[in-house]
Amino acid sequence: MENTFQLVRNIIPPLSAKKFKGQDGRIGIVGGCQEYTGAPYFAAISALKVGADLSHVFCAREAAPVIKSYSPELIVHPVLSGWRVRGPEEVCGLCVDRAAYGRKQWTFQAVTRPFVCSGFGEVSIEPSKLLLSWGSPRAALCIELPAAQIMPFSDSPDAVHEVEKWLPRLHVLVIGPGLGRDDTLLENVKGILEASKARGIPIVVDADGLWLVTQQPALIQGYKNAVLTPNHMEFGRLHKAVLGGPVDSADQRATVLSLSQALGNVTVVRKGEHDMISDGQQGSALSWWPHSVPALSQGSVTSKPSRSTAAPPPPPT
Ligand SMILES: NC(=O)C1=CN([C@@H]2O[C@H](COP(=O)(O)OP(=O)(O)OC[C@H]3O[C@@H](n4cnc5c(N)ncnc54)[C@H](O)[C@@H]3O)[C@@H](O)[C@H]2O)[C@@H](O)CC1
Ligand SMILES: Nc1ncnc2c1ncn2[C@@H]1O[C@H](COP(=O)(O)OP(=O)(O)OP(=O)(O)O)[C@@H](O)[C@H]1O
Repeated sequence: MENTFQLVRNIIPPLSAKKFKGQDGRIGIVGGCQEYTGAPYFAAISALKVGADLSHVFCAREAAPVIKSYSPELIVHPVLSGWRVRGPEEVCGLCVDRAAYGRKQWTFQAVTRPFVCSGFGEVSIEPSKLLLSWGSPRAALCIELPAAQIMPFSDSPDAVHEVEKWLPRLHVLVIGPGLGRDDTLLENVKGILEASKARGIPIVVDADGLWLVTQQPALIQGYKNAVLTPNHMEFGRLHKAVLGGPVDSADQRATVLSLSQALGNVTVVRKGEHDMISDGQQGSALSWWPHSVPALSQGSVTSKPSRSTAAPPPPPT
């Protein structure tokens, strides 16, 4: 137990009057959808609790208000999905494209009877109505479409770009907690993963991020700045996808070592009764948490300590 506390102490940076906010870790979490908001929250908040300074969550639009309400400490970007609008009967066609997300400005074209309007302006989407307004503040035109059907969609064309512009400011990205398995949304995440790799950013892949990697192991193959944190089921699926067979339960450590090697020395942290970690060179078994405390047994929580222990240190700020 004393060893466990010492291990945790070692990864928490000491406070110093010389440091400014951000130097001890700027973390990005890519996760959170309509169904799952807890997992990205735990990943983001546990990063702060073990010493990181800033935690950003990049999530689906519907998850953002929920995650924000859990903690004012988190910076939440609702960028992984958007809205599609079908107008009421008197509107023959309506097309709304986000032009500059941060300013809430959209380009749109509404073909209504008896007129056609198009422009660049403010679009406010409420549960039962869509409000379009444009023009100068003095002569603004506004149409309200109370019967518009507003549906969430996951093929946000801007998602990769929206996350990519934050990448230079982040030290590490955690991909997957509570993402869900929507194919189109995972396609966005694939783009984010590739953009992060191109910049050499350390990546921790967990939960549905592992689902994506299991479908396409080449995405992570040979990227040594990656740490995968599979639980029992996720490890089994990944093992089958990469090594083509079931896990040999007689020698668990060897399976972690060989999976890491087969992935080109990507670090694998296999979670379970004893967490096992390998970088393809060597493997070891660890017991992170006191086993009598199940509340701590959250893979999403493990994601952050994984960064500090297994991923390379953050670049100097
Ligand atoms: N609070 C949240 O927002 C959470 C969201 N999550 C999301 O929930 C969705 C489904 O995740 P699941 O974890 O159910 O994934 P899976 O659909 O892979 O199911 C895993 C199954 O394996 C079982 N299992 C786990 N450990 C096992 C062990 N050692 N031996 C035998 N069986 C074992 C579990 O009971 C579960 O039925 C994902 O989209 C994920 O992102 C989960 O990560 C849990 C937390
Ligand atoms: N059988 C077990 N006995 C004791 N501790 C365990 C056991 N299984 C898991 N743990 C602990 O829980 C941690 C998370 O593992 P778990 O299998 O719950 O991952 P997970 O499913 O990804 O978690 P979550 O879905 O909650 O994010 C492990 O790192 C380990 O510390």
